[in-house]
Parts: sequence; structure tokens; C-alpha cells
Amino acid sequence: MSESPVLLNKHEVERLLTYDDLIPRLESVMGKFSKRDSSEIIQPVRSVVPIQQHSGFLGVMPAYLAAEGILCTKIVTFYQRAEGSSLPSTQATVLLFHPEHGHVTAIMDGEAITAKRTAAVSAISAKLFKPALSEVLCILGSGQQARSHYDVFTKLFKFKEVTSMKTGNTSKSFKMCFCVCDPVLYTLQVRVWSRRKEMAQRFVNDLQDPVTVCSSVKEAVIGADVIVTATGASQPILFGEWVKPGAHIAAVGACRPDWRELDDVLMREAVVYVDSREGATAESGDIILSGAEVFAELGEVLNGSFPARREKTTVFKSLGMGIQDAVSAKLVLEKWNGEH
Ligand SMILES: NC(=O)C1=CN([C@@H]2O[C@H](COP(=O)(O)OP(=O)(O)OC[C@H]3O[C@@H](n4cnc5c(N)ncnc54)[C@H](O)[C@@H]3O)[C@@H](O)[C@H]2O)C=CC1
Ligand SMILES: O=C([O-])C1=[NH+]CCC1
Repeated sequence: MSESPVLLNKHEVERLLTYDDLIPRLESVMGKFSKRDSSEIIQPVRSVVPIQQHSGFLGVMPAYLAAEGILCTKIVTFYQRAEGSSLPSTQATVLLFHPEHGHVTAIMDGEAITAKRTAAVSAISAKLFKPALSEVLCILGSGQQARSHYDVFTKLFKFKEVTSMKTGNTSKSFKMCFCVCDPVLYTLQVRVWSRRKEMAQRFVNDLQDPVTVCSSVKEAVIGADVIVTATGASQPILFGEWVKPGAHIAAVGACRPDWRELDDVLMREAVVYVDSREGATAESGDIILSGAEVFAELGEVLNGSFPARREKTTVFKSLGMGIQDAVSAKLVLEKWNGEH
């Protein structure tokens, strides 16, 4: 008889899954995935069941990683929620199986995994594609993904923007720090926009570090070097005409073939990277409806088959992959096993 599966709740998964451990595993698995060796990795495009009556979707995301001995599936629901709803719009459970015997070895919360692995993958894209001198980060949206992206981007990268010496404003939104190599005061600069300004303000109130709340997308993105779009929008909110040439956009929302976050101008002018070509051509409205050409998968850059065109405006269109959940869940289980 197989042992009962390990059950891990959101709190435990959040505690055990750290970006430092996760990022190298994601880089490795995405690089391998992009070699399309089916004796190594099998990951079909997600199956999605629309729940039209309730503006929701159920997705099933299986993956098998032979060399790592990981057999996994995530079951995820995502809903278009009214602003301020107390229910999370993305909820998930991840199941790990014994690849040889087929029984379930672990059942764990997938909300924390989804939040952290998505943000970690966007951070990998930023590491590869953001301009060498990136001073301003802009986050569109103030939900779960916005928060995990804020956490990992500010952990990995430093953003700053020159500010006038005279505006020595030391409020929460503008914490000053002194740069010893240049006698100018700098402001650590992160900007957030959300549909309702009070939601963006609530987001900022939970943070230790200074973040500027913006009243419009245009105000938030003008001059930004890195832009994260993490919204439930189904129509474009980010327009190419506002985007600084050379900026990097990590586009996380709009995961349906008829949903958009980015307009045609941006999609056609940027060099477009995706997590999976099959996923992008089946599920991304930004790609399908704009007719934009996909330049490469993130994994193809990670495994050296395609270049990172950092000098251009770049879009990384993320949809989420079962292999990302699989390596995250395995990491969580390994850590848990190490403690018990
Ligand atoms: N690429 C990936 O791997 C993943 C993508 N997602 C997608 O990322 C997006 C954000 O997910 P969560 O942070 O979990 O959701 P959330 O509900 O926590 O946050 C959504 C944010 O989008 C805003 N928003 C909703 N409708 C909007 C509209 N029409 N225009 C502008 N803003 C709007 C909300 O105000 C909120 O700030 C969703 O589209 C979700 O499906 C979620 C998980 C993984
Ligand atoms: O990868 C994922 O879990 C999701 N992508 C879009 C909604 C959920």
C-alpha cells in the first residue's frame, strides 16, 4: 500500500518556496523544454473549460519530467472578479505523483506556487531583456501577481530615478537615498497603477519601500524601463506609443485567445518572446489578434539557441506552464521532506 500523500497548505508552500531556489530550477527546465525532446519532457497545452455562467475557467496543466522523476498536474481556476471582491481570482491545487507507481505523493496549495513561479519567470525575462540601465519599474495591476512581481523584481533588481535636489520629499512615496558615485539624490522608483486608485494605494500601504501610485496607465508607464502587466483586462490597456524604446514588458495577464493587455502597435514593434510557442498561439489574444510574430521562447534564449535582443523593445508574453508548477512543487516537497 502506498503512503498517504503529504498535504501542504498555502502558508507552508509560501514558506518553503523561495525565489533563490526556484529561479535556477525554472531556468533549467525552461531551457530543456525548448529543446522539445519528448523523452525528457512532456507538457501538453493546458486544457481549459469555460464556466461561462460565472465568468470563469478551469484549467488542467499536466507535465512529466522524466530525468527529474516528476509527474505532476496543476488544476487551476481563474475568474473575472468584480473590483474589490474578497475572493482570489486565481486558485489552484497541485498534485505530485509517483512516476513509477502512479499514486499521489503530495497535494499542495497552488495559489502560492502560481504567484511565485509566474513572477520568477517574469524576473528571468527581465534579467535577460531589460535595458542595461533600468531605473524605473512600473506594475499595472494590484492583485496577487502584482504583489509577487513586486517582491521578486525589487529583490533582484535595483530601480532608481533621478529626482530634483529641491524636492527632498521623504514621505513614504519618495524615500531618498544618496548615491556616492554621483552627487545627485536618487529616488528608488517603482510605480503602480490599478483601475481603482484606492486599490493601488492599498497595495502600496502593505509595502515597506517607496512606491508611487499613478492615476493613469500613461502616467505610470511613460519613461519606465520595465513594465509588468498583471491585470484581468480583456481589452488593451498598454499602448505602444507610451512605451519608451528599449523597454521590457513582462505581460502576465490576458490568458485567453480573445483577451488583450497590449495594443497592436506594441505587439508588432516589439521583439516578442513567449514561454511556449504552442501555448501562445493557442491562448494569447495579444499574439493571435495582433498577428505579431513570435521571435523565440524564453527557454530558447536560456539554452543558447536564440539571442536576447536587449537593445530592442521586448515583450515577454507569459501564459504559465505545467513544467513551472512541476519543478516548484518538487522543490516544496523536497524542502518539506528535509524537515521531516
Ligand atoms: N501568465 C501566468 O502564468 C499567469 C497569469 N495570470 C493572469 O494574471 C492576471 C492577474 O492575476 P491575479 O493577480 O491572480 O488576479 P487579481 O484578481 O489578484 O488581480 C487582478 C488585477 O487586475 C485588475 N483588473 C481586473 N480587470 C481589469 C481591467 N479590465 N482593466 C484593468 N485592470 C483590471 C484588478 O484591479 C487587479 O488589480 C490575470 O489575468 C490572470 O489570469 C494568473 C496566473 C498565472
Ligand atoms: O499558469 C497558470 O496557472 C495560469 N495562467 C493563466 C491563469 C492561470
